[in-house]
Formats: sequence, structure tokens, C-alpha cells
Amino acid sequence: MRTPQTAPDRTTKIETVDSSGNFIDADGKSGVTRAVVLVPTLRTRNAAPGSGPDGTNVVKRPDANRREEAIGLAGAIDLKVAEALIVPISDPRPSTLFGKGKMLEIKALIDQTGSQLVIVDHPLTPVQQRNLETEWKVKVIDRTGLILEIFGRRASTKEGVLQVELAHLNYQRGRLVRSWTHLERQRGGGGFMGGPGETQIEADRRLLQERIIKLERELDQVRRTRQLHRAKRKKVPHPIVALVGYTNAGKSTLFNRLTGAEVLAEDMLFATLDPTLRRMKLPHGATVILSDTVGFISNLPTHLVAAFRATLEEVVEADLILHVRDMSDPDRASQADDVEAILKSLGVGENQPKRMLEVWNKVDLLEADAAEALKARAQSGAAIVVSALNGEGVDALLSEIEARISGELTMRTVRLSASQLPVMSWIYQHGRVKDRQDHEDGSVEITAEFTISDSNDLDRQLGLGPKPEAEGWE
Ligand SMILES: Nc1nc2c(ncn2[C@@H]2O[C@H](COP(=O)(O)OP(=O)(O)OP(=O)(O)O)[C@@H](O)[C@H]2O)c(=O)[nH]1
Ligand SMILES: [Mg+2]
Repeated sequence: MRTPQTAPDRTTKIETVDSSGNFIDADGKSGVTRAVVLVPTLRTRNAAPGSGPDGTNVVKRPDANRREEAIGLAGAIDLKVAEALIVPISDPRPSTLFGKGKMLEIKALIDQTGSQLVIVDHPLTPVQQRNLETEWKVKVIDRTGLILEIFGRRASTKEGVLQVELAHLNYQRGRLVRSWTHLERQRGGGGFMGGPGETQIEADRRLLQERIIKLERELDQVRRTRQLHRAKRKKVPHPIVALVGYTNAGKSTLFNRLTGAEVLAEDMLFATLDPTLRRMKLPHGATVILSDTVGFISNLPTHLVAAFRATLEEVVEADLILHVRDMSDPDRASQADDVEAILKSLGVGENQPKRMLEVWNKVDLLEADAAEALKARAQSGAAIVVSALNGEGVDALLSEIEARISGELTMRTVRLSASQLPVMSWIYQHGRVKDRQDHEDGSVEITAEFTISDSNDLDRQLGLGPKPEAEGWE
């Protein structure tokens, strides 16, 4: 039997444990939960590398990247990762997933590190979960459980809290063997820190069902209110521009840069959960509403996507969707695939190339050569290269947003008679003035660039009707 690959530097810290088994931080604080992270890799036989069963290309995520991400997820709820192992599994056991020898090795590791929790970055059946807990004498959660836990901690709006709780209950429905602790505490997310509570399954099931129905009703109410808000907003029909992307891609950082807002942007997975909307002015003065939303992640549990459907309505209804990508992440290709798959499941993005714009972020982290190559590729592939952190490329992004929202720009030269001069300030607000000549008769000739819709607007203001070719008058 192969020994598990041990983790390098960042995760192999073995630190002091106090008498009650709590982890003691470098600064002496205790009470942090230590966790062992396991990344099972199931070896499928006869699979040619890089191709799927039907010969299609499969972007397989390197094990090391999965491991990094699992560590990041654990860190997102302040767990101290004592050890993170990639565990090759050639023969998955229905009862425990891991084989006997591996189970013993992991048990030794748990004891040695004083860990209270094991995270398995792979779906576990309720039976597997229970058997592992019995064997290892610690709490065990799988990837979905962990993501639900993170979401539970992040949710801050009423809708967010309800959505997460509903997703959690639906997840628990099939795993009643150990869900009671969660119900007892009745909060979104949570559950693995409590006692095992594996009794009263029948009563639990009924209570669970009742709770789900009640939650669905509450959520319905909250959504109706949201719809009202949205309807109100539609009366001032600003186009919606939605930021989407893998978690940690830099959406909130870009949102803040574009709008001058101060949304929490952190090197932490799922920093943003509830959607944030904000008005933003484009260079020619048009206003759009920018929305920042929850980040996506691979293997996002389907009921979680469903639960967040309402939150993602902004995305579904958006006039333009900016797909923000961290181009410094070695995993960027499969991350992009995951984001596209989730968008597709929401019914967005397919056959709508004009509605989607890729924003290649974090260019500041690339070597000069790689950054140049990226920019060359972006030009031919209709993506915009930016650094949300230092602002590079953001002007080009704004112009592109404007072009997509407003269509092409058009250059107009008009001559305003003295009586039409009040229109001038409108022109300065909505157009980019390139040239201006004041004539002796009091009229002004002005050349400016407008969006097509503003150009039509200008015609209306000057009493020319919406004929784009109408030029000059007196
Ligand atoms: N070097 C560099 N770091 C960036 C850039 N954009 C964002 N970051 C960093 O990346 C991390 C994640 O940024 P966020 O803006 O929180 O990412 P997000 O996509 O909103 O993440 P979630 O809300 O968790 O989905 C933060 O530490 C940012 O400072 C960039 O252009 N360059
Ligand atoms: Mg964010």
C-alpha cells in the first residue's frame, strides 16, 4: 500500500495542542478547529489521458490543484488544516470509500495531529460518512457539506440565509442519520460541530419536511418583495451588467474599481454571497447597473445552484455578462469550463456571444512575456485583459462595455443656433466632444462622438426625428 502523499510546507505545520485538544495558535489563542483534508483520486482504468470515455476532450483538474482548492475551502471557515493528502483510490469501497489500510493510516494521522474534523473532497454517501465517523471518532464532512457550511456563515440577507438553509435541509433529507444537530440549531449551514444525535429518525423526517415547506413559503414571500423592487427598478431601465466567475477570480475587486464601492474583496473563497447592485456611469455618460454575485466552483452541488437561482436572476436577466477569470491560476481552463457549465444550467450564454464578455484578470501577476502573449490572444479572441488590482485595462473594459450596451459609436457634427444652445450641456454630458467652433452669429458648431441611442436622442431634441442620417440644419 502506498503511503499518502504528504503535503508541503503550508499544511504540514504541527502545532501545540492544549489539554482539551484545542489547537493553540501561534499567538496563543485556542479554540480553532483542526482538520485533515483528504482529496481522493479515483483511478479509472483504460482511460487515455486527456480524453473522455467518448473520445471528447476532458479538462482534468490536476490533483494538486484540487488539493489547493480544498485547503482554500477549509480556510474559508477558519479551519486549521493540519494535513492535506491526495489519496489515490483504485478500488472504492461502498461502505467506507477508503480501503482498510488507508483507513488506519488516516486514523493515525488524525490522532497525531489532534484533528477534530476530516474533510473529504468527494461526495460521501450517508453510510460512508457514518462509518468513517465511527472508525475515526471525529466528524467527517464531504465537499458539499463544507460548501454549505461556508455559505451558511456568509449569508447575510434574509433571502441568502433562507436559501442556504433550504439547500442544507434538502441535502440532509437523504442523510437523516446525522442531520439532527443542524435542525436543532436551526440556522443556515452548520451542523458538523454538534453531537452525533442519530436518534428519532422518523420524527426528524417529518419535522424536516415541515421545515422545508415553511422555508419555501418564507422564501417565496421574500422573492415577491424582490420582484417588486426589480419591477420598480425597471421603470428606470438601466441596462444590467453582471459579473460572474469562479470564486476568488476578482469579481468584487473589479466591482469596487468600477463603481468606487467597498464590497468585501478578500483572498478567501466565497467572500461574496449575497448579490450587490450598484449604478455605474460609462464614459459617454450612460448609466448601467453593475451586479456582483456569488462565485462559482466546480462540483457546485445542484441543489445549491437551484437554491441560488433567484439570487442569480440578475445574471439571467443581465444585458451583458462579464465572465471574470483569474489568468494567473493554473486551473483557469477547467474553472472557465465549470463557470460556463453553470451558466448553461441557468439557461445563459449559449449562442449569445454578444451578451458575454470575458475579462482576463490578474494580468499583473504574470511574467511580462506571458502578459504580452495573453494580450495578443485577447485581441483576436474578443476578451479584455485587466488588472482589477492596479487598474490596468479598465478603461478599455469600460469602452467595450459601452460598445456592447449601446452598440457602435457614431461621430456627429451639428450646428446649434443661438436658440438651441441649451442642448449644449446635454451634448457635453452624453457625448465626447472632439471639436467646437463658435461663430459670429451666435451659433456653435460642435463635433462629438455619441452612442447610437444618444445620437437618436439628440435628433429628437433638435426636432429632427429619429433619422440617424439627418445631419446639420438651420
Ligand atoms: N494581483 C491581483 N490580485 C487580484 C486582482 N483582482 C483581485 N485580486 C485579489 O484576489 C483575491 C480575490 O478577490 P475578490 O475580488 O474577493 O474575488 P471574488 O471573485 O469576488 O471572490 P468571491 O466573492 O469569493 O467569489 C483578493 O485577494 C484580491 O485582492 C488583480 O487584478 N491582481
Ligand atoms: Mg466577491
